[in-house]
Amino acid sequence: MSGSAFAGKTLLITGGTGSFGNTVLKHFVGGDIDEIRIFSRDEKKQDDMRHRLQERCPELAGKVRFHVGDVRDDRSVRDAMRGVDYVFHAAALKQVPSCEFFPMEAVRTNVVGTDNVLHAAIDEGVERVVCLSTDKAAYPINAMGKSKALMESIIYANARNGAGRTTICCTRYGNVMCSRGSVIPLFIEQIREGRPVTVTDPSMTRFLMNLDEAVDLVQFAFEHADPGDLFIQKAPASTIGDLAEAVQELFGRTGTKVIGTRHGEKLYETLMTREERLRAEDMGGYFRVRADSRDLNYDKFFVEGEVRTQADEPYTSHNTRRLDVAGAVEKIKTAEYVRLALEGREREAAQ
Ligand SMILES: O=c1ccn([C@@H]2O[C@H](COP(=O)(O)OP(=O)(O)O[C@H]3O[C@H](CO)[C@@H](O)[C@H](O)[C@H]3O)[C@@H](O)[C@H]2O)c(=O)[nH]1
Repeated sequence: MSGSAFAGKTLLITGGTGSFGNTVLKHFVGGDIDEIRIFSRDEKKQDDMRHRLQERCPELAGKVRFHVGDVRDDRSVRDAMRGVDYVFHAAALKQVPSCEFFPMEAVRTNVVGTDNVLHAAIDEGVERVVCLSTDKAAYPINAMGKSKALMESIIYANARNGAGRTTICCTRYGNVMCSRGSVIPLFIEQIREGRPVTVTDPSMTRFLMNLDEAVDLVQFAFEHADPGDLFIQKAPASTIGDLAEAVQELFGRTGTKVIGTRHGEKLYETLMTREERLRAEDMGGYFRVRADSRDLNYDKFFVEGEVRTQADEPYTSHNTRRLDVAGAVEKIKTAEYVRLALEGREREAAQ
């Protein structure tokens, strides 16, 4: 009997104690994978994760190993990389407002950290590395997005400049509903406390995806990637006004208070730029944007025909499929956190 691509393999997840790492664990730990290695800074979160695992599936807990370290620290990354076959690189600073106040912290984790992870993976002969990026890296206006855009450049340069046997690719996400520090859990908490929900700008739009879809995107990239590919999931979007309505429809009405845009926020997000869209391949539920594999001698590549630089439209949360309030209700109910919260059990969610 042949197993999956993960049979007998070791997977390292950087930033592994976050919502993404917990969801990967849920998807993979029961399968034929040999070891899942969780790499992160926070020993307390690792300890909590270890205890949850021992409670829920003691027979599988031995498959999960924990490494305390920081992607900023090359040595700790190299120590954790030994014997690894695959890497999901999720470690990041990702809060827009805090990165705006501390941009060098974003550079250290998102840029230098990614460089450390990729070089360690290449040196160790890791087979595949899937990196997680964000829509905020496309036409970036804030420090978080700019640092992630630079991270993407480092990914493509490493993939292009010869990563040996290592295939490096990238995925770009919209907003992952109910990830740590995001707006839906905040709205729920405000409603529970009887306070109005705080809306920045009701007409802002965001792509919405749940954590299982985030893991599916990474798995799709893992299965289909050629070096330097970028994968994007087609996703619906909602206005924040409608999202606030949808959360209140499920959890009760406490009113809405408009607080205005925070530092570094955009009215809408772009998952694929005009320039990328010109090169994109439609793969059903996903787009693949192939790396530009030319070298710097451009004139030798141009043979004939029209020179086009960009598609007519980027792919944005303003022009993708728009959910109305009812659609947003259905969508947010697909998030485990929301389902648990409806039963008053949100503390049990894999946050
Ligand atoms: O009190 C609040 C806080 C936020 N928002 C709005 O809600 C939306 C979503 O906000 P939030 O959940 O904080 O997400 P973003 O700031 O859009 O960034 C998220 O989405 C990114 C991907 O796009 C991730 O990388 C980030 O980690 C994640 O915080 C935005 O339009 C905010 O303006 C409000 O209306 N009221």
